[in-house]
Amino acid sequence: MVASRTKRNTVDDDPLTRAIAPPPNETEAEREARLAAEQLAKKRSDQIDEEINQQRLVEKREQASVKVLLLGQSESGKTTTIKNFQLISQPKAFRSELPLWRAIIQLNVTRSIRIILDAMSTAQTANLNLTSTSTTTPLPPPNSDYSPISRPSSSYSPRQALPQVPLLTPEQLKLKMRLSPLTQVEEALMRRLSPSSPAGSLALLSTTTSFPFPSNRSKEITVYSASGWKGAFAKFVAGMTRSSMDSQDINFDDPEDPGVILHNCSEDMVKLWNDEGIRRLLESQNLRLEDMSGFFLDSLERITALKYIPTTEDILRARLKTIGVTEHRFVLKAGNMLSRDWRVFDVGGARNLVPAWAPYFDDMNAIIFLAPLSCFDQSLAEDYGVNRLEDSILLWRSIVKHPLLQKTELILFLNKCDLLKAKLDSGTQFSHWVVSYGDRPNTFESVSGYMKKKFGTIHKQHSDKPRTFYCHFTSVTNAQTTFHILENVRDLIIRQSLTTSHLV
Ligand SMILES: Nc1nc2c(ncn2[C@@H]2O[C@H](COP(=O)(O)OP(=O)(O)OP(=O)(O)O)[C@@H](O)[C@H]2O)c(=O)[nH]1
Ligand SMILES: [Mg+2]
Repeated sequence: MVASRTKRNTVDDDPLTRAIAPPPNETEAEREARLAAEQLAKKRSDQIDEEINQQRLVEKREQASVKVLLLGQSESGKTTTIKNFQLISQPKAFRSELPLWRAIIQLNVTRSIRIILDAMSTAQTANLNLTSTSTTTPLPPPNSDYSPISRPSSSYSPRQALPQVPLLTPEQLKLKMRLSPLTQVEEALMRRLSPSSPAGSLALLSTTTSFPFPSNRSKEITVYSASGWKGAFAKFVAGMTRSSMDSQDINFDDPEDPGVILHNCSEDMVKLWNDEGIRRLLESQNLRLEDMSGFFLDSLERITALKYIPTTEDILRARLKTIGVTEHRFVLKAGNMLSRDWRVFDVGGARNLVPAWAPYFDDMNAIIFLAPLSCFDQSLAEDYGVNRLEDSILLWRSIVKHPLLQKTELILFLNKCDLLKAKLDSGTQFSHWVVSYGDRPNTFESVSGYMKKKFGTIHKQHSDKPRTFYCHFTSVTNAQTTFHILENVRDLIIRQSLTTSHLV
């Protein structure tokens, strides 16, 4: 009895051992083939184990990574903030995109010129209706109310005081004709920047801000996915061989380079932009190019130089609209702590997008909300009846009171302070647009303090529980000042993430 039980437990009787045992009477060739197959299977199995381990590591890193979401209306400065993050953590990668930004800046220039040429055409059309005696004619009325916040639109409307449309001089008409090839340059640049794959493509979008007339001239290029189009453009510039670039990849001698035509048109562009009559014409159509994103007309000679290479500031000032959500990864180190992976999400801003952003709210360590202060006298591109500052305030309120964000750190960037200061210094009255401002001084210190209080009050009133109000006055096109602010933000977010994970 005992003996038979012992026999059943021997290795030879084990069914698994029997199943994997070599067949009886195996030839030498069969043995070799079997061993080779077993080796291959083991290699494959080890590979799978390695992949699973890697996947676990990635998941662990993802969980340990710091997640930040940038929010704010269109043109508030979200993508520019991302560029600053890149400058801090990957300065080489930032510089490697020079050829790309050179093309975007050239596109920004051609867009500004096209807006002027279109304004001249509008004036020509308007003046065709002239009576034989008059020399000027009023513009057709705007098709939407440009309502200032807190003020009934009837009480103050800058359009009521619009000057008449001046007649174009023969010299201006000649300039217009000579600059017309720039429209083709713009199209060539668009083609150059648009990779063929639809998923990562740039597209024309009929939106803009800073002026109230929806028209052709407001077309703006848009990027759907940063990685896709950047890679495709890099391959184009670098002769389809590499996916990264640097300034040496700019072929200054390429006759097809739009830079050559821009250089040849430079003198005429400078003349056009400096022409007082043209400035009056733009004013008569309520066009303030200087307030528009991607404005480079004050640096035309430098930017149209044949060997032009963008500076850091140029890149920060370049405008490329975002659509959808783009994730950027950085490695940042705070003090003497270990480096952490950061996942920073940049979203395309537009009206009523909070529900579309909400799926990203869960799990964020912090939200950086950008509110541009300088836009107090502008209306939204997507709705000309809505004041941009008012929209920012409402957006801030809906973020502060959002149920999914009650435990998330909210960091407010009151942005475009440089433009706000310039606007107030040039005499634009804040109280004309924000009635509640009353007769306080029209100075940067007073206006910015007032707005900080307004945003702070909303933060206090609409948070479920008391939480700290983090607020910075920023000009994110200034890399130096933004560097220090982002360092501060980085330390705050790291501290907060350690606290919530109970590590401190
Ligand atoms: N002068 C100045 N310009 C700024 C500032 N912040 C952003 N800009 C410019 O404003 C324009 C719009 O900035 P973006 O960063 O593209 O804005 P965004 O929030 O990403 O806009 P969307 O992609 O449309 O959602 C760019 O041309 C920037 O250079 C600032 O503080 N000062
Ligand atoms: Mg953007």
